[in-house]
Amino acid sequence: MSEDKGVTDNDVTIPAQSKGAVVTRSGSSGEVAPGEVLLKVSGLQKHFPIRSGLLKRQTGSVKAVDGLDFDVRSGETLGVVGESGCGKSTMGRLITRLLEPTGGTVEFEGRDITHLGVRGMRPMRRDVQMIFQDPYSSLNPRHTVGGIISAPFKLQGVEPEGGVKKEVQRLLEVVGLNPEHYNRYPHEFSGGQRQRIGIARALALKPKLVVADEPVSALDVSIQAQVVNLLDDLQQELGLTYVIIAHDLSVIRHVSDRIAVMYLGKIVELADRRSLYAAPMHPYTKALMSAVPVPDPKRRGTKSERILLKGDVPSPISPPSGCRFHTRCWKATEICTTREPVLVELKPGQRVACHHPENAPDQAPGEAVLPEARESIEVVTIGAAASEAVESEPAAEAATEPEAATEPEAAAKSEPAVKSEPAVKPDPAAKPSTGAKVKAEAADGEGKAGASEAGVKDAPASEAGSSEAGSEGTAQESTDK
Ligand SMILES: Nc1ncnc2c1ncn2[C@@H]1O[C@H](COP(=O)(O)OP(=O)(O)OP(=O)(O)O)[C@@H](O)[C@H]1O
Repeated sequence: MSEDKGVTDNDVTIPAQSKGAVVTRSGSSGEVAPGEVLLKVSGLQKHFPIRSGLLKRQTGSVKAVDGLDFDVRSGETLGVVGESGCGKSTMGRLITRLLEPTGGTVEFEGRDITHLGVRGMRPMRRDVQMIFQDPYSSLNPRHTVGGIISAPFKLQGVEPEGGVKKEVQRLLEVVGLNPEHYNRYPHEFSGGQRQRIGIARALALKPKLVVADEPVSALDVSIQAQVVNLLDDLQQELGLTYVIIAHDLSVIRHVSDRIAVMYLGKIVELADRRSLYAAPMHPYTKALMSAVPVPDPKRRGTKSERILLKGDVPSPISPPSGCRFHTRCWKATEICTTREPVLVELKPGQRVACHHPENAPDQAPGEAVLPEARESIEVVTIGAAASEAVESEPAAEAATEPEAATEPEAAAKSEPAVKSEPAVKPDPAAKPSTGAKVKAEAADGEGKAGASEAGVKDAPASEAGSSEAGSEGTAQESTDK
């Protein structure tokens, strides 16, 4: 994760790994040094078939993921952001091989895992784990916490030194839960604590890559920071590599080293965090960014502009021709409607797929903006008063990114720039102030909050999803989502 996330005394304490708890691996093909490519994705596609009629003939397909190219380097956090339905979760499930890709390749540690079968994937499951969005449905309510966290050991036939129970209790401690709660059931825990259980399960086999799909979006805002901090601490402690999927730009900003912005199944911009926030190049990224709270307290009193994209995201069943964003882009010209822009590096470390990027030379100069493009957005100026609603943005964030956002950025309260983007939340980057709370929750471990029986759904498949069985169980296609 990014370098601004220093650990304070108040943060959750992570005990040193016990010497006896080493899980021997035999799965992967080779060790990857920090900074080297751990995961390589090329031309990745997932088209869900649409079937209709008596014979269930395929009549079309949902192009959920439609040609992704990116790398994930060992030790980094790649944040993936985009509106609802742009294919983030599908991408996460493809790279963890919970879904079978329609096209393209996925390489892990230099080994092509795109079409590995169940047996072939078994060793890889130790190295690649997933944390799911909903801590209420991703834990089997009939299993104790001990049973849930020890499942990966059983599925993989791994016997940690000192025994499974001891290792599970150590993991509970690592994620800030009371090891004595081994025999409790998920409903006895709060949402944040359940997500910690999910994290402990994902970490059981000491994975190299953890894909977290909206790990905090189902949690109360006050708990989000604690879980983000925990993920951060665990990364430093265990040298993990993360792909974190979120629609909340505040979360993405805090956790990511690099960020991929997705729109309708494609990556439209891929850049390191600083470059992206300082000078977004894709108009879509710019629109998303304009909804981010101003991190610099000095600039909060100033007026800022928010770009409101009109209209809905087009259907992934028949995405627009050319650039998929052209139907909502205020810069669209003729070429955007016919020719798909390629993701190219226009600045070191910043790749963008756009004919008319922001903060960079025009890639198709001399074209006239389409008349309808002018109508595609509304720019709202937000005054000084509104910006006060972002007081919860931590000063720490501002201190680390003084140069962030050259474009006017907007503040809270008014309508979000993109319909699916939630109203501004307090930034979970508030590490120093939340550390104490993390400790409190960890020490408490009682889990009284929130979790009623009714809220717990039976979802054994998704529970096992981070383990081997679940991955196989969830790797089914359906068109009824
Ligand atoms: N099993 C499925 N069968 C058919 N269509 C699917 C299936 N899973 C996802 N889709 C479709 O693929 C598209 C991308 O979905 P996905 O869940 O990956 O998006 P997302 O960006 O993660 O959105 P969200 O943030 O709402 O989860 C959506 O249009 C969705 O309806």
